Amino acid sequence: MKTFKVIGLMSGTSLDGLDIAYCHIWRTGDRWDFEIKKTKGIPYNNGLKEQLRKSIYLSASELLAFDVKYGIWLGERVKDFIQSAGIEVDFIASHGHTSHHRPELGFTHQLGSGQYLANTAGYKVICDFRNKDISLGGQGAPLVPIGDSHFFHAYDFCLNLGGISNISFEHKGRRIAYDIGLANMVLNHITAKIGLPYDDGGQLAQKGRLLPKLLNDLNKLEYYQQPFPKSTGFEWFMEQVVPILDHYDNDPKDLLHTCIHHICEQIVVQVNLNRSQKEASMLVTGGGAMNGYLIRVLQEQLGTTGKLVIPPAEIIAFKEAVVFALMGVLKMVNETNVLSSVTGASKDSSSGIIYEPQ
Ligand SMILES: Nc1ncnc2c1ncn2[C@@H]1O[C@H](COP(=O)(O)OP(=O)(O)OP(=O)(O)O)[C@@H](O)[C@H]1O
Ligand SMILES: CC(=O)N[C@H]1[C@@H]2OC[C@@H](O2)[C@@H](O)[C@@H]1O[C@H](C)C(=O)O
Repeated sequence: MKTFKVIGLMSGTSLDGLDIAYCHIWRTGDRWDFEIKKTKGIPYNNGLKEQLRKSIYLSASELLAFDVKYGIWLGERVKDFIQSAGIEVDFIASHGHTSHHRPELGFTHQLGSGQYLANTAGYKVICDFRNKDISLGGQGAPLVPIGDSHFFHAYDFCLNLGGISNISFEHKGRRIAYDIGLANMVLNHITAKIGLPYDDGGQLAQKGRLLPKLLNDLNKLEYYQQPFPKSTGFEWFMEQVVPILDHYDNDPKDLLHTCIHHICEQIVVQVNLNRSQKEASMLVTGGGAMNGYLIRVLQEQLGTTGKLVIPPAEIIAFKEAVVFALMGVLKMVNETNVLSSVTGASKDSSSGIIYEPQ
C-alpha cells in the first residue's frame, strides 16, 4: 500500500501562527497511521495577526482580495519549507484560517485561496474541508475527530485546548465530538490587555483568586446548555463572552484564575456525562496542554479516575495539521473524512476541493 507524503497546514482560532506538518501516512488494516517527519510553526507578525483577526469585518471585495493574498503567503511559506527541508511531497492539505463560520446560515469560510496556494507552492492542494458537510446540514466542525478515530483511538477521550476547547470520544461504536467552549481565546484576550500574548504556564492565573460571580456568569452561558452536534468560535466569543468580561475590571490574575476554573469545570461536566467506565484516559493536545496550571486544575477536578495524557510537544502543537494531512489523503482515495456522527450532517462525506498548480 502506498505511503502518502503530505504537508498539512493549520491556522487555528488562537491566531498564534501557521502550523506546517510534513508527514508520511499509510493504511494499516481498517485504519490509517502516520509518522511526523518534519514540522515548523511560523508565528504571525502583528500586522498579519490583526488582519486575520479583523477579517470577519471586511467588505466582500476586501475579503476576496485578502483570501488571495493569504493564499499566496501560505504558498510562499510552504515553498520555503519544502526547499529547506529537501523533501518529496505528494500534495498539500490546507485548512486555511477561518474568517466566518455560520453553519446555521449555511456557510463557513476559510481564508487562503487554494488555487493561489497551489500556484505559489507548485504542488497540488486540497482545501475547503468544511463546506460540503454544512451543505449536508452539518456543523462543518469539528473535523479533527476523524484523525482521533484513526490515529488516537487508544484513548477514551481526546481533548484539544486551542482557542476553543473540543472533545472527541467513542459512544456505542460511533465517534462523537463537539466544541465544549472557552479555552485559550479567553485567556489570551485577558493577557492582551497587559501586553502579553499568553500566560506562560498559567503562572499569572496561579497567583490569582477565584471570582465566584464571574465563574457563575460564564457557567451560565447558553451555549453550554445546547445539545451536540454543536460548534462555536470567534463570533460567539465576541458576541456572548466579551460583554460578560467587560463587566469585570478586576486584576487580570484573578480573571485568568477564574477563567481557568471555568474552562476546567465545563470539560469535567462533559467527561462525566460521557464516561462509560470509572477509569478514563484523556489525550490532551493544543497549546493549553502547555499551561501547567490549567492542567493541574483539570487533573484536580477530574479526580484520580481521570488519567490525563500529555503527549510529546510535537503532537501537542501539530496534531491538527497532521489530521488535515490525513483528511487530504482520505479525499484523494475517496474515503470518508468528515463524520456525520460528529457534525450532525445527513451523511458522512469525503470533503475537500482539489487545485492543480498552474
Ligand atoms: N507555554 C504555554 N503556556 C500557556 N499557554 C500556552 C503555552 N503555549 C501555548 N499556549 C496557549 O496555546 C495557544 C495556542 O494553542 P493552539 O495552537 O492549540 O491553538 P489553535 O490551534 O490556534 O486553536 P484551535 O484549535 O481552537 O483552532 C496560545 O495562544 C496560548 O494561549
Ligand atoms: C470553524 C472552525 O474553524 N472551527 C475550529 C475552531 O477551533 C477549534 C474548534 O473551533 C474546532 O471546531 C475547529 O477546528 C478544529 C481544527 C476542528 O475542526 O476539529
